[in-house]
Amino acid sequence: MVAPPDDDVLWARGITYAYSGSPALTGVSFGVHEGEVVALTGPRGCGKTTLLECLSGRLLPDDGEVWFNGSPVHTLTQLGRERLRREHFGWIDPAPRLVPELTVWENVALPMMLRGTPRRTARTTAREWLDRLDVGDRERERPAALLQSQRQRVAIARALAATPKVLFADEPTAPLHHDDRGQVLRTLTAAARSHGITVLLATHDSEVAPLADQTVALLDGRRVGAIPAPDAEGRDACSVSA
Ligand SMILES: Nc1ncnc2c1ncn2[C@@H]1O[C@H](COP(=O)(O)OP(=O)(O)OP(=O)(O)O)[C@@H](O)[C@H]1O
Repeated sequence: MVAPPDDDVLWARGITYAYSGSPALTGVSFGVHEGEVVALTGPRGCGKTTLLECLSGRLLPDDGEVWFNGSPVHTLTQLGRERLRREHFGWIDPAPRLVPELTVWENVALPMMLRGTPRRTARTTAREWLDRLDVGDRERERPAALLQSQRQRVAIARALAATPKVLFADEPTAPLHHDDRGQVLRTLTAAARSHGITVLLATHDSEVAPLADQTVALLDGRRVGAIPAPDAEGRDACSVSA
């Protein structure tokens, strides 16, 4: 095992994964600096979700290495990977998964309270994030009373409010109307930047590339190159090694 570069918060080397013998990823490598926004792009079925799952410890790669903050993830036990996800990682699904019995603000506050944040503080933080995602006025309602697009905004608020070290977002704007997507993506990436949250964002959305520090493109489970975004606001390009 070769240790990753010191300044990479997340580092993947030669990630290979197959579902029942059918290859989904083959030898994918890249590194991500702390606080960067990385867009994972490619056509349907190219392996974006599988890559996010391998990087976040949800799946164990068949081959290759994943490192987080200089420590190997791929050698952790299932319990160790669950703890890592709970304490340091966030996840946004293409469709919102909220707890139906809880109100909107309770859904957002829950991960914070599970980590020991007092209820009152968690509620205040939840409200702030719901306001940022333009669903603050629905905070006392239950998810069933909201539109699917509003529920997705709540799910995004929940992921950001917990200020994870790394946020994995799988098609986070999928349930939104086209007109809303750009605004939610800008809110998500700006909020992540202001809180130093590293974001890996799988998407078909062409609006993501200009908001990302780096685009990593996949085709049939392999990397086909990365398109560095124009350096904006003094940001450095993401380090990527094939
Ligand atoms: N649970 C599974 N069982 C079997 N094959 C799977 C499973 N999940 C994904 N695959 C296959 O693995 C390949 C990569 O799928 P993956 O979902 O990672 O791609 P994707 O780029 O995220 O696609 P999409 O844009 O449609 O979400 C595809 O061929 C897919 O059919």
